[in-house]
Amino acid sequence: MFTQELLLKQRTEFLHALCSSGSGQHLERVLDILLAKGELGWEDYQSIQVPGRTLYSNARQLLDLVYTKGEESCGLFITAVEQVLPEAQRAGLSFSGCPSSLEGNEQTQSPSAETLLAQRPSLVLKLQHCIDDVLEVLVELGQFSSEERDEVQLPVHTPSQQARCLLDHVRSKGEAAAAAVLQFIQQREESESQLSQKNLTQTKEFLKYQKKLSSSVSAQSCFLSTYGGTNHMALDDVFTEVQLELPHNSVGVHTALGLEDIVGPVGTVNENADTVLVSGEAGSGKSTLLQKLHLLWVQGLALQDFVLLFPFSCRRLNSEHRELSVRELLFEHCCWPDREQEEIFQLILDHPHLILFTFDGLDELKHSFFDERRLCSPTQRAPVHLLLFNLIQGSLMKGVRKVVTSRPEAVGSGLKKHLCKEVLLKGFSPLSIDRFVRKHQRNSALAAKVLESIQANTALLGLCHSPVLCCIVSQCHKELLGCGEGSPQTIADVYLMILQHFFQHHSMVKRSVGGLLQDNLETVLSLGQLAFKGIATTCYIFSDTDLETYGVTEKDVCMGFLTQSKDMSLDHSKHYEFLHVTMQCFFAALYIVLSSQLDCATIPKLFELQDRRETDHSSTCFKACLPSSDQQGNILEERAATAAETPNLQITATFVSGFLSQRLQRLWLHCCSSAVVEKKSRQVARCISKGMQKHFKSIPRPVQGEKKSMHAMPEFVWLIKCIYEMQESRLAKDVMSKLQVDHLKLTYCNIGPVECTALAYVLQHLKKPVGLQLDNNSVGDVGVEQLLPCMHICNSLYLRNNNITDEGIHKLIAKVIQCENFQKIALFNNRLTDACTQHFSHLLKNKQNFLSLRLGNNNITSDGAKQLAEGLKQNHSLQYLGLWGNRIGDAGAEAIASALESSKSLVWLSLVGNGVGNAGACALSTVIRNCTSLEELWLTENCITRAGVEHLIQALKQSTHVKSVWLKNNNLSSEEVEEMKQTEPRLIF
Ligand SMILES: Nc1ncnc2c1ncn2[C@@H]1O[C@H](COP(=O)(O)OP(=O)(O)OP(=O)(O)O)[C@@H](O)[C@H]1O
Repeated sequence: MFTQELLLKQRTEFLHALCSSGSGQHLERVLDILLAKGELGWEDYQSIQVPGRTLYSNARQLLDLVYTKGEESCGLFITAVEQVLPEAQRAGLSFSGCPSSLEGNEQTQSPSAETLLAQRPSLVLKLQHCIDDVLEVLVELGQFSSEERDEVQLPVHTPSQQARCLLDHVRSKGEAAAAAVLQFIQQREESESQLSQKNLTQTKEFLKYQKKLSSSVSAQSCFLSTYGGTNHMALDDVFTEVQLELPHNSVGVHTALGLEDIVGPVGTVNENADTVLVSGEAGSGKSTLLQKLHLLWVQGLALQDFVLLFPFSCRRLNSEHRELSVRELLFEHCCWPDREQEEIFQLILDHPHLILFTFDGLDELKHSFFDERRLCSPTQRAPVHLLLFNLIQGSLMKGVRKVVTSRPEAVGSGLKKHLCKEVLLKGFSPLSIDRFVRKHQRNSALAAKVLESIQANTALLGLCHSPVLCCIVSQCHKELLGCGEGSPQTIADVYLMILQHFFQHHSMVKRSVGGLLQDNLETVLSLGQLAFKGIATTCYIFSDTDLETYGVTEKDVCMGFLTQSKDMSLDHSKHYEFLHVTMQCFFAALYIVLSSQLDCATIPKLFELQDRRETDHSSTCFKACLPSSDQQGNILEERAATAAETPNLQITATFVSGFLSQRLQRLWLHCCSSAVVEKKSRQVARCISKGMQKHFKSIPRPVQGEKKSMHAMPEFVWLIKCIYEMQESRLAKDVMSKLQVDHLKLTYCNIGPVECTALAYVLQHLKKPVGLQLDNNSVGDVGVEQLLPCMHICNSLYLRNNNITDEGIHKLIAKVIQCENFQKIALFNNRLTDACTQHFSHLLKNKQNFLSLRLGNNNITSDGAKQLAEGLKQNHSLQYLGLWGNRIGDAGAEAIASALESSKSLVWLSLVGNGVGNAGACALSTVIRNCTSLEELWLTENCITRAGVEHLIQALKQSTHVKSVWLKNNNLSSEEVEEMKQTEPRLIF
C-alpha cells in the first residue's frame, strides 16, 4: 500500500498513538525528527505547535500537512512515529513500505546551525540533563540574556520542552550560539565518557563486583518456585506476557506497554522523579515481572543502560532491625564487594544514572510510605524503611532509577508525588492464559484438556486472568479434570484444589477433600496458626523458632505449602515463607474457621477494616485477636502498618466467606462442630450485611433534577466478592433490597472479569432497574460475558475504555436484545471494528424502545456505518447516536444520513472526527431538513470547507427544530467563519 493511502486509512490509529498518553512528547519527538530531516520548515512547525490548542488538533494539523505534502513526506512521518512509539503502542499500526530507518541521515558536516537542526532529536535528549549548565555558558558568552534564560527555564516546561525551547532560541541567534551549544555538548560527552571509561569499565575491582552481583541476581531470578512444591521451573520456560498499561489518562485511552517500557520514557508524568511504580492486585504477577526484568538484565537482553542492578525484597527488608547506611544496605543485602569497598561505593555514587534499584512488594513493608524525615548522606545510618523512602523520593542517591512494586491499596498520594510514572499490571489476557497453560503443561493433550475445562466454565476463566490462580488451576489439573460438574466457581474452590493436591500426594489412598482435611487436621491448624499470626502482624517470613512456637513440624513443612526463603543475605539459619502470600491468607482463613482457640470477636474484627482505619486505637485492631504474648509493638507502629495489612486481611475475609458458604460447610463437619460452623457463617453474613448498609448509608442525597447515584468505594467491591464466595442468593437478595439508587457508578475500581462475576451475582437481585457505569476498568470480553446475568436489571450500561472487542459485543447484544429494560449503551474507547456493527444493527431492528448508542473512538469505517444504517432504517426509538472518532468517511455519512432522514426520534447525532468531508455534510443536510426531531448535529473536525457548510446553511433555513450544528476545527478561514456565523447563528465554530 502507498504510504499516503496508509496514512489516510489509519488516520485514527496514528492520532491515538500520538496523543493517547495525554502528553505531547510523542508528537514533539516526531516533529523533532521531521524538522531534522528537513521535511518540515519552521513555518510548518509553528502552524502545528500552536500554543493553547489541543494536542489532538496539533496532531491532526501535522497529519493533514504531511498528507498534502505527498508520498515521501508520509513515509518519513510513519517511520518517525515508529521510531518514537513504544512497541506495544505500535500494535495495529502498519509501517510497511516506509523507509526502514531515519538514522545516518543527519547532516553532521554542515555549519553549526544546520548541525543543530539535523541533530535535533538527539540534542533534545542530551540537553535535557544539563539545561541549567548550558544556559549558564550561553549567558556568560553573552549569547543569551538572563530574561531569555528564565524563559527557557520556566517550570511549566518539562526538561525536554526546555531543551526544545533552548534550541529554538539558539536558532534565531545564529552561528556563534549554535557553535557554543555544540562545543558544550561535545566537551561534556568527552569528559563523561572518560570518567565512565576510567572509573567503571576499566576498574578491575568494579568489573569483578559487577560480575559477582550479576551472578547473584541470576541465581535469584532464573527459577520460579511453583505450586509443585519442591520442583522449580526455569523462569524463561514459563514466563508469559502480562498486560501492562498506563493509568487512564485525560483522554481515557488504554495504553499497552512492553517490558522495556517500564523503565523507558513512555508515560512519564514527572521528569524530575526517578521512581517507577508497578502496581497490581495480589497474584497479578508483580514479583514475577521484576524477576523477569532482573533475568533479562543478567542475560544482557534488556536494561543494558544500567551497569549495576540491586534487587530488594521489602518482605526481607522487614527482617532487618538494625539501622543501616545506604552503603550497608547495598553491600549487605545485595552483594558484598570482596575488595575496595570504598572505591566501588564511590563509583556508584558518581554514576547514579547507571544504577537500577528494584524494590518488590512495598505493600509488605511494615511501615506505610511517608516523606517527613529527610536523609541526605549515603553514609548516615537510619532504619531501613527510612532509607527506602528517601531513596524512592530521591533525597538519597538522586538519579538512580528505581522500580517499585506494590498492591494498589498501599499507594497513597504521599508516594504518588515522587513517581516518575505508574504502570498498571493487569494479569493475564485470555491469550496469555492459553499460552501459560501450554507452557506449564508440557503434555500438549493434557494442556488442551485443561484449557477446554477452563473455557467451559466462564467463572473459572475469569479467575484465571489472575496468574496465581491460573498457575494453581494448571498445576492441579488432576483435581480439576476429576471434579466433573462441580468445577471450581470461587476463589475458595481453587485454593481448596491445591490443598487436595498436596495432601493427596502424601496419602496412600484416594480421599475426598473433607477426608483429607480430617487426616491432616493438625497440619492445617499449625500452618493456619502460623499464617494467622503472620497476617495479623505483617509477617511473611518465619524462622525455625516461629515454626516451633506454632507446632509446625518437619512433616508439615514437607507437605509443600511452605518454601524456604531464598534470601542470601539473611543469617544462615533457615527461614520459610508460604508459597505465595495469598496461600498464607488461605491458611489464616482455614484457622479462623477451624480453630476453637479464637474468641468470637475474630470474625467481626476481620470485617471491620473500615472502622480500623477511622479509629486509630488498637482495641479495634485485628491484632487484638492474637494471644497477648504476640501483641508486641506500640500503637504507632500498628497505625503505620494498617494500610499495608488491609489487602491481606480482605483476602483472608474473602476466603472465610467462601469456606463458610452452605456449599462448603460439609467439608468441616469432621473437623469441628457444625453448630460452631453455622454460627460463624451467620456472623459472616451479618458482617457483610452491616458493611454494605454502612456503604449505602453514605450515599449522598441526589442533587435536584439528577438521578440518585452511588459511587462505589473499593470496600463495596470487596464485600460483593465476599457475597459471591458465600454463593447464597438469599444474602445477595437481602443486601440488595436495601440499595435504592438509579445509577451505580464503579469507575476506576479495578473491575476485571472476577469482579464482574461477583457484581452480576449480586446486582441481579436489585429491585429496580439501574444504570451501571463501569468506565475505565478492565472488564474485557470475558467480563462482559460475566455481566450477562444482571443485564435484565440494567437500563443503561457504560463501558468506556474497557478493552472490549467485537466478540464481547456479540454475546452482549444477544442477551440485551431480550431485556425489556435495557435502553442505552456507551462503548467509547474500546477495540470495536466493523464486525460489531451487524450486531448493533440487529439490536436496532429488534428493539423498538432502545434510546442511545454511543460508539465513539473505535475503529468503525464506512462499511460498518453502512451496516449500522440498515438497522437505523428500521428503528423508531433511537434518540442519541454517537460515532465520533471513527473513520466512516463520506460514504459512511451518506449511508447514515439516508437511514436517518425520516427518523422521528433522533435528537442528537455526533459524527465528530470522521472525515465526512463536503459530500458527507451535503448528505447530512437532508437529515437537518427532514428529521423533525433532531436538535443537535456535531460535525467538528471533519475536513469540511465552505462548500459543505453552504449545504448545511440551506438546510437550516428549512428547519426550526435544529438548535445547533457544531463545526469547530474544519477547513474554514476566519473570514469565512465570521461571515457564516452572521448568516446562520446556529452554526457553532
Ligand atoms: N508472567 C507470568 N508468567 C508465568 N507465571 C506467572 C507470571 N506472573 C505470575 N505468575 C505465577 O503467579 C504466581 C504469583 O505471581 P507473583 O507472586 O508475581 O504475584 P504478585 O503480584 O507479586 O503477588 P502479591 O502482590 O500477592 O505479592 C507466581 O508465583 C507464578 O507462579
